[in-house]
Amino acid sequence: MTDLTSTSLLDKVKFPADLRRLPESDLKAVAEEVRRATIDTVAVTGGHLGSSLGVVELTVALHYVFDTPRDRIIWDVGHQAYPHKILTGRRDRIRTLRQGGGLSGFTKRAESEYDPFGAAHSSTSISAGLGMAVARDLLGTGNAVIAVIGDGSMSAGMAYEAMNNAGALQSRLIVILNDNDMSIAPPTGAMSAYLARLSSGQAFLKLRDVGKALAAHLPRSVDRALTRAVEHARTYVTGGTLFEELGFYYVGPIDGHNLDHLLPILKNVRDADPGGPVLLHVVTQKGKGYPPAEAAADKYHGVNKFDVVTGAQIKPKANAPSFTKVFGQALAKEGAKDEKIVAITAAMPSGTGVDLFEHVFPERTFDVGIAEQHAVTFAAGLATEGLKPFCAIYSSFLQRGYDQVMHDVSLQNLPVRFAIDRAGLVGADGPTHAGSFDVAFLGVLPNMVIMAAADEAELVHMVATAVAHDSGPIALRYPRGDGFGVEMPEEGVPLEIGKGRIVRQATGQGDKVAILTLGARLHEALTAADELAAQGVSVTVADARFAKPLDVELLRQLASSNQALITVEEGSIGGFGSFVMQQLAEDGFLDNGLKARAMVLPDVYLDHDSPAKLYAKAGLDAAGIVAKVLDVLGKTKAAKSA
Ligand SMILES: Cc1ncc(C[n+]2csc(CCOP(=O)(O)OP(=O)(O)O)c2C)c(N)n1
Ligand SMILES: CC(=O)[C@@H](O)[C@H](O)COP(=O)(O)O
Ligand SMILES: [Mg+2]
Repeated sequence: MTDLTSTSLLDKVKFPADLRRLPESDLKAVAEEVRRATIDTVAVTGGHLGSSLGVVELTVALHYVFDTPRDRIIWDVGHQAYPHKILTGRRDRIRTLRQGGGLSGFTKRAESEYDPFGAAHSSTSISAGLGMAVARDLLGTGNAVIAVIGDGSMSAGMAYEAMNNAGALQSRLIVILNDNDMSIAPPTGAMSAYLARLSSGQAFLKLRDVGKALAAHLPRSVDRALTRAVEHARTYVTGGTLFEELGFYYVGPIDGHNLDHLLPILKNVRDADPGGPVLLHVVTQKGKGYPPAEAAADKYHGVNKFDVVTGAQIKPKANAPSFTKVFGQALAKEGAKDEKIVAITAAMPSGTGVDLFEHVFPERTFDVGIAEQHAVTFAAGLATEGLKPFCAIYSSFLQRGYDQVMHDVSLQNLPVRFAIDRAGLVGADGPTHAGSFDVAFLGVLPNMVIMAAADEAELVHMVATAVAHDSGPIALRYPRGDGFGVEMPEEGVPLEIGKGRIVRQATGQGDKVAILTLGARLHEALTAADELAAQGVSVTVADARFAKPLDVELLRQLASSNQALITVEEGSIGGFGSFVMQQLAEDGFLDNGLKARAMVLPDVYLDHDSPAKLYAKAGLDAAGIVAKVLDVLGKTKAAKSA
């Protein structure tokens, strides 16, 4: 473990300007210290280690060659930006990474002027970079713009939309393709095969070749056809034909860990003006410089705290299986009974549990890469032919394919099953990854059925329900993390669509209140009911199970037999609670004195912290529910004075 108080080269570097004052001969040592600091940090914070280790040299070289923050560096996804943060004034806070009140685990504009663009959802960097490059040209500011994008992130359509536009505009934009031949899992798709050919077929370009190729590039004034002929000839040497065809000047592949190559080539790229965008293809190793990461199948993409010496991760004790694991196992079980079931993931096989299905049914499993839009419509195509596609996409990443859900699935009423993991607040990944909006954005779509699992047993039944529901689209949502340790069913039993359940019927005297939960807030509501009973409030707790269609009969039963009806959900405004309030209004209950409240996430982006702290902050834990009920009943003052 590095003693951060030791005098070192890194102690002389608070900002990139300090780095640029060092001789180039010091940079390899600086890189090693940055690598060490990154390892020591993530060992105590957990987080994205592998990708950060893979860009240590690239980060040092970029901040050395370019005049940051005037020159803009945009990190795609931003999960690899820990070295960047260490070198840009945040080394003193780096061990607050992903902790409540601490540094974000991704780049974030509000956090630093060295973060020109926020990230965390992949493949946005080229679009944002092009916007900054065009603004630079219109404003005449003259700075460089560099977008660093990984090979995995290159599988998303947005990257091509951006390159297509950049090639047409011929803006001076530098795209650095960080090719470590890894996504979260080994990459899939034709692009990764193409990149593998580029970087394996060629000896890394030496400075000479690059210098010659850049210098040989004919000036813009020369006839375009001739230039293209030269470029084509050149790319047979270097091979970047795809990128050249998109209007980029391709340079590479080069060794992304070799500062002797990186520095002169980045200077060349900085100073040359090939008359349009440049794509510099660097080859790196995810997990570089830390043997446990290098040896791991996932290259320590996302890790818990770990022992630096052994690399052994310190996993928090789980008293129940994760929702993800329960989903994957349930789907595999259903898949054994029904060969029409197929599974689709967008580069998140282990994160979604689809890998558990894949172990049994590899030929019925499809990892489409980071391509959620394609994943949804691909699933729609599968459904048109009678298959039963389970499209497993995290709630926040499903946002990327929303029009496809509406236009290709809901409108055509196709039986696509959406397995929505990371629904609700996720914790350390923060607001970019919070699954806050899926009930709201799916609930407004006709034909859509939406379920939310209260616990892991419910999830098993909801998977069976989704298999059985073949008349249109259906979504099942469940939170990140472990279940509640409830008794598990042998088999999943399909639920009646649109029917909720009363979990605890009030029996006591005193004020009568109904709490209707959607999803995993049920357990907090039961705890709150216990506490309220002690304060003379008799609470009926019901689990809606479905956000759409609503169980109107249950709603009417609860509304007519209680003074107040309160909904609780792990979602934003405009979701389940809104649907319920609209129904209660339509039924006249609100006109007739029913007290009704919808407890939802606040209409703000909550910064990262533990899920428990975030839900407490949102008032959606047992204490918050108790406070809300007492407030609605006008008992708050009494409770305080008691
Ligand atoms: C739209 C979207 N889908 C999925 C993810 C999850 N995700 C985060 S990083 C990553 C892999 C990125 O691979 P690559 O760009 O090659 O970066 P590397 O981790 O190899 O450095 C994925 C799939 C995401 N952040 N955004
Ligand atoms: C960087 C990224 O987007 C993913 O690695 C994400 O952090 C995974 O989230 P989980 O840890 O919830 O699987
Ligand atoms: Mg990669």
